[in-house]
Amino acid sequence: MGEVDPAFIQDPEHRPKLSDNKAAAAAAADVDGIPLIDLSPISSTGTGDHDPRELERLVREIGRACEEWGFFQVINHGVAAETRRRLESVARKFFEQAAEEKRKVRRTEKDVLGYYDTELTKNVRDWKEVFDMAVVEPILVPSSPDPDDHDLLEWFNQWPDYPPQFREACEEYARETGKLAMKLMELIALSLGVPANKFKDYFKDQTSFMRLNHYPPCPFPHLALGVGRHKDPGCLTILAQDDVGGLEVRRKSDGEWISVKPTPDAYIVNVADIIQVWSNDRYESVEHRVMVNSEKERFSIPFFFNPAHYTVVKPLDELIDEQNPPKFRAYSWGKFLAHRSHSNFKKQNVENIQTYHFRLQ
Ligand SMILES: O=C(O)CCC(=O)C(=O)O
Ligand SMILES: [Fe+2]
Repeated sequence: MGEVDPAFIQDPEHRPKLSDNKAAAAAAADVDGIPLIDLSPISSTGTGDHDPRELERLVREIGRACEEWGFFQVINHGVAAETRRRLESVARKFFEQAAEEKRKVRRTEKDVLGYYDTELTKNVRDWKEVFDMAVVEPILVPSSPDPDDHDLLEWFNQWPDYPPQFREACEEYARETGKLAMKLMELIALSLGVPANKFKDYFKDQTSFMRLNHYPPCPFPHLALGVGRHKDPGCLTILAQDDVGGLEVRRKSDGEWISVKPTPDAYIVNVADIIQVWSNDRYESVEHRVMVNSEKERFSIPFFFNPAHYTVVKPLDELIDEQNPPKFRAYSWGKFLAHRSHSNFKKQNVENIQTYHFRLQ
């Protein structure tokens, strides 16, 4: 390989710590990781019809994981292993193609969904290529961040010709994972002491999207990241990672980066910024990042569960009183998205819009 492209180089304080000592790596992998939660009490029936004590236990477990980590893994989640396998297989075939084939469905300023390999996180390029798609088509979003502009845009999917099963595999996976996301929102609502269906209406015209990530082997894994440190801005993220590993989560108790050990067929779930605001900081959206590997490629599939564009995000009234004043001012999710999408195509001198900009104290 020739010169390292400086666009990919992280500032020294954000570079990953690579351990070339195998024993140290093994010890790190043994560290107590994010909680593993068994969803079998609800996976076949929804939260309506099952042993109430088991549900109560599950709700407590979810609440504790959200409070202590902001991240957990779920097993027995009700998404068929075959559905996931089919999507993983088409993703692999799609990314194996020559760049010019993939660029036929590339994202543009007008068609913001599709393929691209130039994402910046905090102004540094990520070592990855991705394919984005709407979970429910089209995604409706304000056409500009201007609060007085009420025009809307429709974001449609772009589907590649190859592999031929691509679209079907994506749509099937999106349907299944969408059901899981809704169930998790019900459990999270219960854990906050509000009715299970509290959040349901926000997702009627959801702006959720799904991403296929491919992290190719990287010749300078000590300098670059697959995804730089960030928080997810939406409600909830449900992630499928393969068996390579690389995702790291910032542990709340001490700020250490903890790697998330791949667990076959499990999903990794994280609280994103909107839940932090709804819960008025009871549950925090936690920073995470992805390390790259000099030998192995890695695939992952995040499902970003996001509300309708007209959602006004603010702390839940039920959680606010004199002792607990609101910690965020209300903001429009649609305008937030429009802001992000406007700045997506350029390297900027200023920080992109962030949820913490709406913090009151
Ligand atoms: O690939 C991963 O493990 C995580 C990706 C991620 O955090 C993201 O796309 O927001
Ligand atoms: Fe993320």
